[in-house]
Parts: sequence; structure tokens; C-alpha cells
Amino acid sequence: MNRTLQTFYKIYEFYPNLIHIPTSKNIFRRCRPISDARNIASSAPSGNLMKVTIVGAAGKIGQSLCLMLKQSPLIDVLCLHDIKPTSGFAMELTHVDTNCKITAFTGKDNLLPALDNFKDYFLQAFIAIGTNPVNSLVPMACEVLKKGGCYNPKTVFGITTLDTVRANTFVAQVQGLEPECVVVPVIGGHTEETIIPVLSKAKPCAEFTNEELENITMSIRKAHENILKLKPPDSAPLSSAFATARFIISLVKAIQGYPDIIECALVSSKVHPQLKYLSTPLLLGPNGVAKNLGIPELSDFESCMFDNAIPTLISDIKMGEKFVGVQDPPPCDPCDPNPKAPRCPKNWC
Ligand SMILES: NC(=O)C1=CN([C@@H]2O[C@H](COP(=O)(O)OP(=O)(O)OC[C@H]3O[C@@H](n4cnc5c(N)ncnc54)[C@H](O)[C@@H]3O)[C@@H](O)[C@H]2O)C=CC1
Ligand SMILES: O=C([O-])CC(=O)C(=O)O
Repeated sequence: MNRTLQTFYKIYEFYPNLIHIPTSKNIFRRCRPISDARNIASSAPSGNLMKVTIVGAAGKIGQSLCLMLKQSPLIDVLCLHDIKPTSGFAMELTHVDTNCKITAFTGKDNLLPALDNFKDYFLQAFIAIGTNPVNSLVPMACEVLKKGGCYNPKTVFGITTLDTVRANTFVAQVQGLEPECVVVPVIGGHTEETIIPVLSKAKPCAEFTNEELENITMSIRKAHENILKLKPPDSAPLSSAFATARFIISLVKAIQGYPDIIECALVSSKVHPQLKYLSTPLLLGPNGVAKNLGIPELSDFESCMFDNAIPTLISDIKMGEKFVGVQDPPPCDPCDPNPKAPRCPKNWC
């Protein structure tokens, strides 16, 4: 096994529910009706196939996610991988009368066959991580990919779409709007203290009383906890699968050249000096992040939440990096300056 293969193997061992989308620059198909898609897809040359691999596919989220993705006319091959048996579940999915083909692999030894295209496309393959803790696993994955010499910061994503889906829903309830019409950016990370719903930029309407702002924000941040109270020890597999499917379809559309695809996701970031990874709105294109749209202008309430989240985000990021051996840079020692360097100013460190 060469070094690149080992790297990928290591990543996939760590990340059930990681979603891998091998891409080809040749893939620029436009949206088309399902009936039309059946014909086109069946005659599409294999190099142009849109394949999505779900790792951890036999789990609670994975199964619903696969069912949703099986219904997409934009995906040609849906590949299921899990350490648990996948063949029965895969056979059931093949009975769903949509064009998307199903392939299935079981066990660690079959991970590489599940990712059969990655050797050719690994720098373009999109990797989306839904497994918690997303705030730490994305930095960890990026470090592993860097060590393997196959890191492309534009194509590694932490899935935070569930926070956006919840924000849209709760805002729509309060404002009496249809949830499908509401768009709320959610930045930060994917834990209670790091989720920052930017309600001041909600569309189509960002008018809220202070009480509404506080209630909606808390409902989004505590959504997981509130679900656990009603259905312990379950998480939120249905809404998570829905949100993950939405994010995956957005990635697929971006790869296929659809314009104006914007999603919030946790990515390697330079938009804040202290945060190497941050979830912000992203313009997605065929090569991944086409443009990081950055931190929207925040209200005082949102700025306060953001400032409070920074230490947690930093510590979550460090935790992920340390897990794969990345050390903090040695602290600056003002008593032992490099004689060739300018003297370290007092309190610099
Ligand atoms: N990002 C988000 O918004 C959300 C993320 N989650 C996270 O998603 C993850 C999955 O949740 P569930 O589906 O409910 O869990 P689950 O336990 O039902 O499913 C996980 C699946 O991964 C498989 N698996 C474990 N190790 C594997 C490996 N090395 N290779 C391949 N497959 C492997 C297991 O056999 C299992 O089928 C959890 O970490 C959860 O915290 C949950 C909700 C929302
Ligand atoms: O932690 C979990 O398993 C569930 C989760 O992310 C959420 O509901 O937002």
C-alpha cells in the first residue's frame, strides 16, 4: 500500500459518516427532469459518472441519507461502505426505482475498493465530514491529508447544515413564513457554544424582538439536547440525514457547474486571525470553495456570541490537530532571543 492509500485508509478508519465525492473536471451536467436523466445517465461514459460514497452508510443517519440521495437524478452511483454488513440494505435500496446505481462494501479491508476512483482524483475529490465532533475532526482530517501530500483545503468540509436547517425552520415558525423561503446564515462551529445563528441577516425578513432573538438562538443551540430529552439515547438521525443530503446535493451541483451555490460549512479558513477553521457561508464551484464569503456583519448580540465562541473553537481545533500529533509551536522565550533577530518586545508572548 503506498503512502497516499495509507493516508486515505487512516482517514476513513476514523470517520464513519464521512462522505466522499470523487469528481472529474469533465462533469458539468445541467439540471434535467428525471425522465430525461434516465436516458442521459445510462449512456454517460464511465469517466463522467457522479459517484458519492457514504462511509458509515449502515448507521442511523447513513441509511436515511442513502435513501434520500438514491432519489437524486444528479447522482449516478451511490456507494455504501460500513464495517457492518451493507449488502441487504443495499439490495433494498436497489428496489427503489430511480436511476442512481447502488454499490456496497463491508469491512475495513473493503474501504479502498469503495473509493475506487480516488487514486486518480484525490486532490479534486470532495470530502465532507458529518461525524461529531465536527469542530475537531475537520482539522484532524486536514492534518492527515497534509501528511499524505494530498490536501486540498478547498475540498474538505465539515457539515453544519443541520444548524441552518433548524434556524430556517424556527425563524419561519416565529415569522409565519414558509420554511422553504427562509435563509439564515449560521457561522462558527457545530457545538452548542459555537453555533452562531446570524439572525440579523435572515432573509426575507430580519426583524425580531429581543425576546424572539434569544429564544430562536437558544432553540437552535439546544436543538440536539431538546431532542435527546424526548428520544434518548437517539440523536437526530432524520433531520441530520435531510441536512446532510442537502449539503451533498449542493456539492454535487457545484461540481456540475450550477451557478450561485452557497452553503455554510466548516472549512480551513483565513477570515478570522485566531481561527484556522470556521464555518461561514461559502460560494461553491466545480473545484470546491470558489469564494469564502466570510463573517457577515454581526449585530452586538451576535458579536458577543462569536467572541465567546472563539476560545472553544480554538481548543476544539487544537484537540483535533493534537490527536494526529500536531504540536503547538514552542512558546517564545524573551530571555533567550535569537541573537540575529530583533529583541522580543516585552509581553510579546
Ligand atoms: N454534523 C451533524 O449535523 C450531525 C452529526 N451527527 C454525528 O453523525 C455520526 C453518526 O451518527 P449515527 O448515524 O446516528 O450513528 P450510528 O452509530 O447509527 O452509525 C454510525 C455507523 O458508522 C459505522 N462505522 C463505525 N466505524 C466505521 C469505520 N471505521 N468505517 C466505516 N463505518 C464505520 C457503524 O458501523 C455505524 O453503522 C455521529 O458521530 C453523530 O454525532 C449526528 C447528528 C448531526
Ligand atoms: O451530536 C449529535 O449526535 C447530534 C448533533 O450533532 C445535532 O443534533 O446537532
